[in-house]
Amino acid sequence: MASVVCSLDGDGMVQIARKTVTESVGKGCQDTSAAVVQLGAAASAAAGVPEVPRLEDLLQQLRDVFEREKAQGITLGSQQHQQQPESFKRMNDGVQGLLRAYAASNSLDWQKYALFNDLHYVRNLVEANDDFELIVLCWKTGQVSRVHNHADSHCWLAVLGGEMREVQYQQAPAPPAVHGAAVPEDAAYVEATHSTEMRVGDCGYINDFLALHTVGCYGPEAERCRSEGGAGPYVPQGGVTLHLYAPPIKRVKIYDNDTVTERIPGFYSKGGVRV
Ligand SMILES: N[C@@H](CS(=O)O)C(=O)O
Ligand SMILES: [Fe+2]
Repeated sequence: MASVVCSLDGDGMVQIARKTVTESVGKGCQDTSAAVVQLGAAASAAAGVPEVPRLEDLLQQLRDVFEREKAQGITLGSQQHQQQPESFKRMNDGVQGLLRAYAASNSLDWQKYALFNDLHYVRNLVEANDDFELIVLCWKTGQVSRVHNHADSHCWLAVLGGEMREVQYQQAPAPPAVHGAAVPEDAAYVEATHSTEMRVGDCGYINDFLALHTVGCYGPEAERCRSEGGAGPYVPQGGVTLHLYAPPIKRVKIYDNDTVTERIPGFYSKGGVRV
């Protein structure tokens, strides 16, 4: 992305110089990160914030969150009335705290799972069990998911690298032009309700009762802001997000061109190995 960013300068020499600075700033951040993490860990422990220095720690602590709820005989699920509100609050606080802490830990062990594709964003499975699946999604700049639901699963997402945007949608009535005409059986209309810019360490939650959404990594502008002082590891290719779905998603609805279709989501890699 550095060359796209720097083409705004209109000067080849400046482009090369800026690229070098960008890369060395990114590297410098990583060189000092161990000290930052140590200081951060001491402060976090004192403040009661979980310490999640490695992906393996994240997985273990996530499993613990789910086990604690199940041990109380609680049914987990995102549909209204499916899970007691107090249980959801505990789980949501726990999961968001862990995802934020991991994303802020400067750990780069997720990079093993960060496979990209030129044509579309890809889903890289870290772990799936009966309760949840943890997936690293990789987005080249310009790649955006279509409007979709989450199949009655809880969906948490945290940004590990780059800058992302989530746009939420609600189902909408048929537009006036369609009134009077026969509406196709698979017709579905949506309208955007709000948009959130997400940076490294930000974490969000969505389920079908709340909204539909798209997520995307947009344009060079986001990368320019990041490379000029934004936080997080340098992700020259776009963005990386970490998603937790509970239970694992089997089938989603895609809302595209005023129609809805169902799709079984697949994986581009599992355990860091291309499938
Ligand atoms: N839910 C999407 C990614 S995102 O756009 O939230 C997926 O799992 O493919
Ligand atoms: Fe999604």
